[in-house]
Amino acid sequence: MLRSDRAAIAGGQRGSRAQGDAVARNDAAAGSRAAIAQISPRPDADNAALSPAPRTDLFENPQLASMAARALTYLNAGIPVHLRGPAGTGKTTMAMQLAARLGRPVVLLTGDDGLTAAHLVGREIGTKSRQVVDRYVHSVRRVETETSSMWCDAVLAQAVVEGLTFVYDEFTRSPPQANNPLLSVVEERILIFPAGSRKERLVHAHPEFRAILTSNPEEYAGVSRPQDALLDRLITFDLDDYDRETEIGIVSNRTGLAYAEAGVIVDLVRGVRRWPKAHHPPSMRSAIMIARIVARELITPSVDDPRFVRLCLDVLAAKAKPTDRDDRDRFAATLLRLMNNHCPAGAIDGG
Ligand SMILES: Nc1ncnc2c1ncn2[C@@H]1O[C@H](COP(=O)(O)OP(=O)(O)OP(=O)(O)O)[C@@H](O)[C@H]1O
Repeated sequence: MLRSDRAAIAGGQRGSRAQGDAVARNDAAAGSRAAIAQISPRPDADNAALSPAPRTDLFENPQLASMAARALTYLNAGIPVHLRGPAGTGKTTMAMQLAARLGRPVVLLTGDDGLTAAHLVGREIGTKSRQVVDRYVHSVRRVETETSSMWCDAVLAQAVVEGLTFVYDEFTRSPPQANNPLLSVVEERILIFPAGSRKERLVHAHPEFRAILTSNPEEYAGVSRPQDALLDRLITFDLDDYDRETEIGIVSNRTGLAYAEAGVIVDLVRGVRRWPKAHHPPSMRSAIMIARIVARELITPSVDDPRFVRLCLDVLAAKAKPTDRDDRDRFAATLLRLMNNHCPAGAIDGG
């Protein structure tokens, strides 16, 4: 193959700017004139890899440090790690922090019910045609057309080939069949491409390829049950049982609120979380939200500050998703009772 052919084809495969350019050559030896043109390729941007630096502004205590150290040990051994927990428990933060500490570029995918295996593995992005017009004999015109497909790797394939860290956030939002390519990757470290799609049908993962997955087992809409076969191949950490001190540390770290004030808010949110009728138990994110406004507006987190009571009702009342008026009133009364318990008058300002 001539160099100009190779250049045109390589450009086409990566969806580069060379697409659509016509490359002409004179083949003097054969006495023919050939034109090589690429027809109708669809430009496709490369999947951008991130290079996150480990964050130094995150809260860490022995519980979080131990979890992170164990997760890194397993990842370094090539075993994928799965962080599971309800919304707002810090799954994405920890996934990105682990990825940053692995020190490799990161590609990120967020699960979605519209995802297919192609979003992980790749897809055909067009066709490439090569036309040879032969006019060796003046009166005879021979045209040969050869068409082949062009392929573009998606995030999982890119990570497997280049040895990147693949972070798959909320992977259970994708239909199970979309996640099938992961099975052979996490077990045998082999990625299999659809037949006839790509030059190499089977790729062995680069030694530095790593995978970190997150999921929320409590999401009730648009979530698939993860396949047992996939779960079996991951080491799962449950992030739903942070102890009180860890939650207070994170809330205080995120908002700048003093430990004691953050403690009052965390206790209230944990109290509401345990309330059996809370259909959507408030997460640590609710505590961060309340604490952020308390810090910004200089509100006293106690039941004798009407602004605090109003703020807590606004942030937390909808979490119970009451079905009727009666329920809603009862929940407001429960919230006030919890506030009296956890945020009593004078608890903060030493009054
Ligand atoms: N170690 C930490 N130190 C400081 N802040 C943290 C820490 N872990 C989590 N957070 C904060 O807690 C909040 C929730 O974290 P995150 O978004 O990672 O949760 P999540 O479980 O991925 O939530 P969702 O499922 O809703 O996406 C964020 O504001 C995040 O910055």
